[in-house]
Amino acid sequence: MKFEVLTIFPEVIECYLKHGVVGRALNKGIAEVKVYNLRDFTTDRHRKVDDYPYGGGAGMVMQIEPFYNALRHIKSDGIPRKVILLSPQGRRFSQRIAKEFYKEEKTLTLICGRYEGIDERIKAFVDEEISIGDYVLSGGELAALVIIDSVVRLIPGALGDELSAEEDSFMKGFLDYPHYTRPEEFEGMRVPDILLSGDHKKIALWRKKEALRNTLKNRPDLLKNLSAEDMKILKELCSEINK
Ligand SMILES: CN1CCN(c2ccccc2CNc2ccc(C(N)=O)cn2)CC1
Repeated sequence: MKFEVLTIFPEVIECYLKHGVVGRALNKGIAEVKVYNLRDFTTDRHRKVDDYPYGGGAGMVMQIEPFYNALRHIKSDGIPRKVILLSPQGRRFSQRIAKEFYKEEKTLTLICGRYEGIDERIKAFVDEEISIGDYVLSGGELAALVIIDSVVRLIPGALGDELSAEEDSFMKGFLDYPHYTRPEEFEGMRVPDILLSGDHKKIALWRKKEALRNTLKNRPDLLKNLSAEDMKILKELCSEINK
Protein backbone atom coordinates (compact mmCIF):
# COMPACT_ATOMS: atom_id res chain seq x y z
CA MET A 1 0.00 0.00 0.00
CA LYS A 2 1.40 3.36 -1.07
CA PHE A 3 0.56 6.81 0.21
CA GLU A 4 1.60 10.26 -1.03
CA VAL A 5 1.08 13.44 0.97
CA LEU A 6 1.10 16.98 -0.44
CA THR A 7 1.73 19.50 2.35
CA ILE A 8 3.64 22.67 3.27
CA PHE A 9 4.69 20.99 6.55
CA PRO A 10 6.38 17.71 5.52
CA GLU A 11 8.05 17.39 8.94
CA VAL A 12 4.63 17.06 10.61
CA ILE A 13 3.93 13.97 8.50
CA GLU A 14 7.48 12.53 8.57
CA CYS A 15 7.79 12.83 12.35
CA TYR A 16 4.66 10.77 13.00
CA LEU A 17 5.81 8.09 10.53
CA LYS A 18 8.96 7.38 12.55
CA HIS A 19 7.09 5.84 15.48
CA GLY A 20 5.02 2.82 16.50
CA VAL A 21 3.02 0.46 14.34
CA VAL A 22 3.15 2.70 11.26
CA GLY A 23 6.89 3.32 11.71
CA ARG A 24 7.56 -0.42 11.90
CA ALA A 25 5.31 -1.19 8.94
CA LEU A 26 7.21 1.35 6.84
CA ASN A 27 10.54 -0.07 7.99
CA LYS A 28 9.32 -3.57 7.05
CA GLY A 29 8.35 -2.24 3.62
CA ILE A 30 4.71 -3.27 4.21
CA ALA A 31 3.67 0.28 3.33
CA GLU A 32 5.33 3.29 1.74
CA VAL A 33 4.69 6.99 2.29
CA LYS A 34 6.16 9.70 0.10
CA VAL A 35 5.82 13.27 1.37
CA TYR A 36 5.95 16.20 -1.06
CA ASN A 37 6.64 19.75 0.07
CA LEU A 38 4.34 22.00 -1.95
CA ARG A 39 6.94 24.79 -1.84
CA ASP A 40 9.15 22.62 -4.04
CA PHE A 41 6.50 23.04 -6.75
CA THR A 42 6.35 26.84 -6.72
CA THR A 43 8.04 28.99 -9.35
CA ASP A 44 8.64 32.29 -7.55
CA ARG A 45 11.62 33.34 -5.43
CA HIS A 46 9.58 33.40 -2.20
CA ARG A 47 8.10 29.94 -2.86
CA LYS A 48 4.66 31.41 -2.27
CA VAL A 49 1.76 28.94 -1.85
CA ASP A 50 -1.02 31.37 -0.87
CA ASP A 51 -2.59 34.60 -2.04
CA TYR A 52 -5.39 37.03 -1.21
CA PRO A 53 -8.96 35.77 -1.72
CA TYR A 54 -10.97 37.04 -4.71
CA GLY A 55 -14.08 38.69 -3.34
CA GLY A 56 -12.19 39.89 -0.25
CA GLY A 57 -12.50 38.57 3.30
CA ALA A 58 -10.00 37.70 5.99
CA GLY A 59 -7.18 35.22 5.60
CA MET A 60 -5.35 33.78 2.61
CA VAL A 61 -6.23 31.04 0.14
CA MET A 62 -3.83 28.34 -1.12
CA GLN A 63 -3.08 28.70 -4.81
CA ILE A 64 -3.89 25.90 -7.25
CA GLU A 65 -0.57 25.94 -9.18
CA PRO A 66 1.73 24.31 -6.58
CA PHE A 67 -0.83 21.51 -6.12
CA TYR A 68 -1.25 21.16 -9.89
CA ASN A 69 2.51 21.10 -10.50
CA ALA A 70 3.01 18.51 -7.73
CA LEU A 71 0.18 16.27 -9.01
CA ARG A 72 1.48 16.48 -12.59
CA HIS A 73 4.96 15.51 -11.39
CA ILE A 74 3.61 12.62 -9.30
CA LYS A 75 1.19 11.32 -11.95
CA SER A 76 3.92 11.19 -14.61
CA ASP A 77 4.55 7.55 -13.58
CA GLY A 78 1.09 6.64 -14.86
CA ILE A 79 0.25 4.51 -11.79
CA PRO A 80 -3.50 4.59 -10.84
CA ARG A 81 -4.18 6.79 -7.81
CA LYS A 82 -7.05 7.96 -5.67
CA VAL A 83 -6.55 11.66 -4.99
CA ILE A 84 -8.15 12.58 -1.67
CA LEU A 85 -8.73 16.10 -0.37
CA LEU A 86 -8.99 16.26 3.44
CA SER A 87 -11.49 18.93 4.41
CA PRO A 88 -14.36 19.67 6.82
CA GLN A 89 -16.74 19.38 3.83
CA GLY A 90 -15.79 15.82 3.02
CA ARG A 91 -17.56 12.45 3.25
CA ARG A 92 -17.26 11.24 6.85
CA PHE A 93 -14.33 8.84 7.30
CA SER A 94 -14.90 5.54 9.15
CA GLN A 95 -13.40 2.06 9.62
CA ARG A 96 -15.62 0.94 6.73
CA ILE A 97 -14.03 3.57 4.43
CA ALA A 98 -10.55 2.61 5.68
CA LYS A 99 -11.30 -0.99 4.59
CA GLU A 100 -12.64 0.32 1.26
CA PHE A 101 -9.39 2.23 0.63
CA TYR A 102 -7.27 -0.77 1.65
CA LYS A 103 -9.18 -3.20 -0.59
CA GLU A 104 -8.98 -0.86 -3.60
CA GLU A 105 -5.17 -1.19 -3.38
CA LYS A 106 -4.68 2.11 -5.21
CA THR A 107 -2.00 4.58 -4.16
CA LEU A 108 -3.70 7.16 -1.93
CA THR A 109 -2.61 10.73 -2.70
CA LEU A 110 -3.58 12.94 0.25
CA ILE A 111 -3.93 16.69 -0.22
CA CYS A 112 -3.45 18.81 2.90
CA GLY A 113 -4.84 22.34 2.93
CA ARG A 114 -3.89 25.19 5.27
CA TYR A 115 -4.80 28.91 5.57
CA GLU A 116 -8.52 29.36 4.81
CA GLY A 117 -8.51 26.51 2.35
CA ILE A 118 -7.51 25.73 -1.25
CA ASP A 119 -8.63 27.39 -4.51
CA GLU A 120 -11.88 25.63 -5.48
CA ARG A 121 -10.43 24.57 -8.85
CA ILE A 122 -8.44 21.91 -6.98
CA LYS A 123 -11.67 19.87 -7.14
CA ALA A 124 -10.98 19.19 -10.85
CA PHE A 125 -8.05 17.00 -9.73
CA VAL A 126 -9.63 15.40 -6.65
CA ASP A 127 -11.37 11.99 -6.67
CA GLU A 128 -12.74 12.14 -3.13
CA GLU A 129 -13.19 14.71 -0.39
CA ILE A 130 -12.93 13.17 3.10
CA SER A 131 -13.55 14.58 6.59
CA ILE A 132 -12.34 12.78 9.71
CA GLY A 133 -15.02 14.44 11.85
CA ASP A 134 -17.15 17.51 12.40
CA TYR A 135 -14.49 19.91 13.60
CA VAL A 136 -12.17 22.46 12.06
CA LEU A 137 -8.42 21.85 12.05
CA SER A 138 -5.63 24.29 11.14
CA GLY A 139 -4.54 21.95 8.38
CA GLY A 140 -5.30 18.67 6.66
CA GLU A 141 -2.11 16.98 7.94
CA LEU A 142 -3.66 15.40 11.06
CA ALA A 143 -6.54 14.10 8.93
CA ALA A 144 -4.05 12.64 6.42
CA LEU A 145 -2.24 10.86 9.28
CA VAL A 146 -5.55 9.43 10.54
CA ILE A 147 -6.18 7.93 7.10
CA ILE A 148 -2.63 6.54 6.83
CA ASP A 149 -2.63 5.05 10.35
CA SER A 150 -6.06 3.40 10.09
CA VAL A 151 -5.38 1.94 6.61
CA VAL A 152 -1.83 0.73 7.40
CA ARG A 153 -3.21 -1.22 10.41
CA LEU A 154 -5.32 -3.26 7.99
CA ILE A 155 -2.31 -4.49 6.00
CA PRO A 156 -1.45 -8.11 6.95
CA GLY A 157 1.74 -8.15 9.02
CA ALA A 158 1.50 -4.49 10.02
CA LEU A 159 0.39 -5.28 13.57
CA GLY A 160 2.92 -8.04 14.19
CA ASP A 161 1.89 -11.70 14.45
CA GLU A 162 0.07 -11.83 17.79
CA LEU A 163 -2.40 -9.03 17.02
CA SER A 164 -4.61 -8.61 14.00
CA ALA A 165 -6.76 -5.81 12.67
CA GLU A 166 -9.76 -8.12 13.09
CA GLU A 167 -9.05 -8.08 16.85
CA ASP A 168 -9.99 -4.37 16.95
CA SER A 169 -13.43 -4.82 18.44
CA PHE A 170 -14.53 -1.71 16.58
CA MET A 171 -14.13 -3.96 13.53
CA LYS A 172 -16.82 -6.16 15.02
CA GLY A 173 -18.99 -3.08 15.30
CA PHE A 174 -18.81 -2.55 19.08
CA LEU A 175 -16.74 -0.34 21.34
CA ASP A 176 -13.76 -1.98 23.06
CA TYR A 177 -13.82 -3.91 26.34
CA PRO A 178 -11.80 -2.68 29.39
CA HIS A 179 -8.08 -3.58 29.50
CA TYR A 180 -5.98 -4.20 32.63
CA THR A 181 -2.37 -5.02 33.41
CA ARG A 182 -0.12 -5.11 36.54
CA PRO A 183 -0.41 -4.13 39.37
CA GLU A 184 -3.37 -6.28 40.45
CA GLU A 185 -4.45 -3.54 42.88
CA PHE A 186 -3.83 0.19 42.50
CA GLU A 187 -5.15 2.86 44.89
CA GLY A 188 -7.71 0.37 46.18
CA MET A 189 -8.92 -0.44 42.64
CA ARG A 190 -8.65 -4.15 41.88
CA VAL A 191 -8.48 -5.99 38.57
CA PRO A 192 -11.77 -7.93 38.04
CA ASP A 193 -11.26 -11.47 39.42
CA ILE A 194 -12.58 -13.06 36.23
CA LEU A 195 -9.46 -11.83 34.42
CA LEU A 196 -7.24 -13.63 36.94
CA SER A 197 -9.22 -16.87 36.70
CA GLY A 198 -7.53 -18.27 33.60
CA ASP A 199 -10.96 -19.42 32.40
CA HIS A 200 -10.66 -18.21 28.80
CA LYS A 201 -14.26 -18.98 27.89
CA LYS A 202 -15.59 -16.96 30.85
CA ILE A 203 -13.09 -14.17 30.11
CA ALA A 204 -14.23 -13.96 26.49
CA LEU A 205 -17.85 -13.79 27.65
CA TRP A 206 -17.01 -11.09 30.24
CA ARG A 207 -15.21 -9.05 27.56
CA LYS A 208 -18.14 -9.29 25.15
CA LYS A 209 -20.52 -8.21 27.94
CA GLU A 210 -18.31 -5.22 28.87
CA ALA A 211 -17.97 -4.24 25.20
CA LEU A 212 -21.77 -4.28 24.96
CA ARG A 213 -22.01 -2.29 28.21
CA ASN A 214 -19.65 0.39 26.85
CA THR A 215 -21.44 0.43 23.51
CA LEU A 216 -24.88 0.71 25.16
CA LYS A 217 -23.59 3.61 27.27
CA ASN A 218 -21.65 5.65 24.69
CA ARG A 219 -22.73 4.49 21.23
CA PRO A 220 -26.18 2.84 21.34
CA ASP A 221 -26.41 3.62 17.61
CA LEU A 222 -23.91 0.80 17.00
CA LEU A 223 -26.23 -1.77 18.60
CA LYS A 224 -27.93 -3.06 15.48
CA ASN A 225 -28.13 -6.47 13.74
CA LEU A 226 -27.11 -8.21 16.98
CA SER A 227 -26.64 -11.97 16.94
CA ALA A 228 -28.94 -14.05 19.16
CA GLU A 229 -25.99 -14.60 21.53
CA ASP A 230 -25.23 -10.86 21.75
CA MET A 231 -28.92 -10.09 22.25
CA LYS A 232 -28.99 -12.57 25.16
CA ILE A 233 -25.98 -10.88 26.78
CA LEU A 234 -27.49 -7.43 26.23
CA LYS A 235 -30.79 -8.48 27.86
CA GLU A 236 -28.84 -9.87 30.84
CA LEU A 237 -26.97 -6.57 31.03
CA CYS A 238 -30.13 -4.47 30.92
CA SER A 239 -31.77 -6.54 33.68
CA GLU A 240 -28.65 -6.03 35.81
CA ILE A 241 -28.67 -2.28 35.18
CA ASN A 242 -32.38 -1.99 35.96
CA LYS A 243 -32.11 -3.93 39.21
C1 LIG B 1 -9.54 27.57 9.37
N1 LIG B 1 -9.52 26.76 8.16
C2 LIG B 1 -8.32 25.95 8.07
C3 LIG B 1 -8.27 25.24 6.73
N2 LIG B 1 -9.49 24.45 6.54
C4 LIG B 1 -9.43 23.60 5.40
C5 LIG B 1 -10.22 23.87 4.27
C6 LIG B 1 -10.11 23.04 3.15
C7 LIG B 1 -9.23 21.95 3.15
C8 LIG B 1 -8.46 21.67 4.28
C9 LIG B 1 -8.55 22.49 5.40
C10 LIG B 1 -7.68 22.16 6.60
N3 LIG B 1 -8.50 21.96 7.78
C11 LIG B 1 -9.20 20.80 8.00
C12 LIG B 1 -9.04 19.67 7.19
C13 LIG B 1 -9.81 18.53 7.47
C14 LIG B 1 -10.69 18.56 8.54
C15 LIG B 1 -11.52 17.35 8.86
N4 LIG B 1 -12.53 17.48 9.74
O1 LIG B 1 -11.26 16.25 8.34
C16 LIG B 1 -10.81 19.71 9.30
N5 LIG B 1 -10.07 20.81 9.04
C17 LIG B 1 -10.74 25.16 6.73
C18 LIG B 1 -10.73 25.91 8.07
